[in-house]
Amino acid sequence: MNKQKFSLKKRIHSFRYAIEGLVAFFKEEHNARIHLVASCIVLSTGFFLKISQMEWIAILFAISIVFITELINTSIERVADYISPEFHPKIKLIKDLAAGAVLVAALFAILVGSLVFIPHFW
Ligand SMILES: Nc1ncnc2c1ncn2[C@@H]1O[C@H](COP(=O)(O)OP(=O)(O)OP(=O)(O)O)[C@@H](O)[C@H]1O
Repeated sequence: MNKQKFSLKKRIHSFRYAIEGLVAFFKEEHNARIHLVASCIVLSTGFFLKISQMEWIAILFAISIVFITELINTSIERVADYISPEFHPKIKLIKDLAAGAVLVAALFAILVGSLVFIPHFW
């Protein structure tokens, strides 16, 4: 357990570091920009079709889960590259597992998007 006294200043710094992480993510990662563009298209479609509150919850959950897995995947890739810049079969498995998480999230998002939007076009 962390026995340090609560410090509001430290909490604000932690928040700032998290924002710096997000800025680096969108600046440096091509996948992040692809997710951002896809999210903007999905959000605009949601507004255009006037989807319900429950549909918004499903869409926002799907978008968030894709960004969260991509952020964790990027973080794992960076650690892996730092530890082992050369090819290593264990690093391959670690990176492939992390990429698998993003794939599951993306498939989930496609499923949610289809379930929400397709009925609006009927
Ligand atoms: N050091 C390594 N050792 C073994 N295999 C690796 C290594 N680096 C990458 N790989 C393999 O190449 C794949 C792609 O790795 P990379 O880090 O380029 O991911 P990416 O998703 O293409 O990243 P980016 O975010 O740069 O597009 C990994 O999933 C893994 O199979």
